[in-house]
Amino acid sequence: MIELYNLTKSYAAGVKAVDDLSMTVQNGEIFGFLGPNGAGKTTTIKMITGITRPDSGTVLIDKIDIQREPLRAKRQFGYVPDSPDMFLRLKGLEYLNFIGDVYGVPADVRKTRIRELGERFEIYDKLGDQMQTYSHGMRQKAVLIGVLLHEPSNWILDEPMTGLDPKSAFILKQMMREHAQKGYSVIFSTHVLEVAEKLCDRVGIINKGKLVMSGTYDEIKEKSNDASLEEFFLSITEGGEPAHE
Ligand SMILES: Nc1ncnc2c1ncn2[C@@H]1O[C@H](COP(=O)(O)OP(=O)(O)OP(=O)(O)O)[C@@H](O)[C@H]1O
Repeated sequence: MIELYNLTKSYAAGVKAVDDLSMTVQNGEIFGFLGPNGAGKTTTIKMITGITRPDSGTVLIDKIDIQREPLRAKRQFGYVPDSPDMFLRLKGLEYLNFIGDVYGVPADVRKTRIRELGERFEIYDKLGDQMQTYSHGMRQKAVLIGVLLHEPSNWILDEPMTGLDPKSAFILKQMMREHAQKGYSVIFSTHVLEVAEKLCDRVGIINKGKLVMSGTYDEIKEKSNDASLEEFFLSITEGGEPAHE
């Protein structure tokens, strides 16, 4: 479970990238975090993960405060950033072993999981290559496998579908569903409203740093006189265009 209370962050004086944002991602649910470009999604996600310090507000991951007990809190989640371009000089397998070491995943468990996940994402036979030779989607898959290695209870994914081919995106969506069904939580940001509509138990819509709506798709339909998520999104984000990936 991920709880956000009154999160606020300004990069420049007087301009709030995130403004008094409170929301909860419950256990057992997939939560879609939507908003137009520059709305504050990545800033919020970086505050959840402890990368960016909020000016005020609190984040609890499984009831652990990310600012007070960052190491304990960080064990409770796996995070896929919006850009998977890191550790590019390492080979895929070296990267995964490094992540396995950081999280203390035993060697035999690690080997099995790398094989299972590598085969599921069809990248296993490329893990001996340097990551700088990978395409964006392959880097995305390597980072995803790294995140899933220590089986975190909360998944935090910033635009995870970007760059994945349809089959890999399908597999990831299946895995997100399986994870939520086990009683764990998933939050992911996306611009693709169709994905959010089909996959999420609840969505939150952020605009200009403020959470303007959160609820199930049925609740949204009720509030918007049966409008589609796209129509509703456009109406409450003042015509901001949802991007198509
Ligand atoms: N490091 C930074 N320094 C200054 N301003 C920043 C920084 N990062 C983000 N911002 C600003 O904060 C606001 C929110 O940006 P953020 O990246 O959180 O939006 P987003 O919803 O993730 O956007 P996108 O959908 O385009 O990825 C924007 O106005 C952006 O210009």
